[in-house]
Amino acid sequence: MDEDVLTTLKLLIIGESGVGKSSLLLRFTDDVFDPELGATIGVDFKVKTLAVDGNRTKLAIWDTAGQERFRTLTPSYYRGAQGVILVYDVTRRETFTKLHNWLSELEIHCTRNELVKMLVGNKIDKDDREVDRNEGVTFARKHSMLFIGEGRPSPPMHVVWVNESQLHWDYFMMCLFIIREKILKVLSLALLIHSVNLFCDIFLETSSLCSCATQIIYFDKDLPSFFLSLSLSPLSLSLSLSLSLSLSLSEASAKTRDGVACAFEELVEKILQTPGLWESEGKTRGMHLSEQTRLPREQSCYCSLP
Ligand SMILES: Nc1nc2c(ncn2[C@@H]2O[C@H](COP(=O)(O)OP(=O)(O)OP(=O)(O)O)[C@@H](O)[C@H]2O)c(=O)[nH]1
Repeated sequence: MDEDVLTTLKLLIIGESGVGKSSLLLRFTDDVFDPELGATIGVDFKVKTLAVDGNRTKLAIWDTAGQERFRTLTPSYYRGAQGVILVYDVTRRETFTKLHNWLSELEIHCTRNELVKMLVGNKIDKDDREVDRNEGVTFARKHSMLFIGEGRPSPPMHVVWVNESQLHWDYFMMCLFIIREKILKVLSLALLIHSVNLFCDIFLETSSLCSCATQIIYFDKDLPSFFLSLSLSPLSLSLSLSLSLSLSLSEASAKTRDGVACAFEELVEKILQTPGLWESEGKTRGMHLSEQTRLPREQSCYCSLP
């Protein structure tokens, strides 16, 4: 791996034939658009290095064929992917209605259940739109799935986020429940293995962790998401919690460039924010992200969920 590259990520682009998967990839990697681009045979592959929040990330992007006859070639390419771009053509409704099939394909073939998904409605430069933006938003919302990842924390801070539409106390309570479970586990281990002094230390650390977790939860109406920050103690309790919306929407045009780079960048940013989804030798997992380092909403291509 290059010295200054944080990690290498595997991304997939899937969707019906002709929606513009290869064109989006070509636009993103080479800033080129070919109106006569031929259909992909099997799978195509490109590498690009991208800097996100100052972290250089190498992307291995697999462009799969949308045509039915090449589908049998593709399942093995799903293996190990951390992110997927699910493309439909806003001027062809059937490419939108068939998104369900692509989600099923993902479920069948993907080896990771924490996969980060980005929905892209392509060809917004064309006048004959058949799928409006709200339908895309609704689909993304409906298929947003929460996940809970568990792994080693990257001290001192994890930031996890939940989409506004999923802001329910249930999730909050679930977070607290998991934190409590983890604390009890640590305490019982401490009781069994270590001295009373260490037990006291751990008890103090865990109680400060709890109060910290509840104190810094906030919800900003101006942001599409809210952040739940957990300050992890220097003792590095084995606690890692992440809740994330795993399907977002972006509309784009490979022809005019609109929204293309943004879709890839947001996807990579979300993968890097997800602890346990990527690894780097000699570096901590997950990425520190404060509110200040997040893109302001105007620069973000996320759909604004009303
Ligand atoms: N107007 C317009 N045309 C586009 C856009 N993106 C792709 N196209 C055209 O749509 C056609 C299909 O694009 P591809 O990129 O080959 O589509 P694909 O999804 O890779 O197709 P398969 O390889 O068969 O799966 C090509 O003629 C492209 O030039 C876009 O944003 N706007």
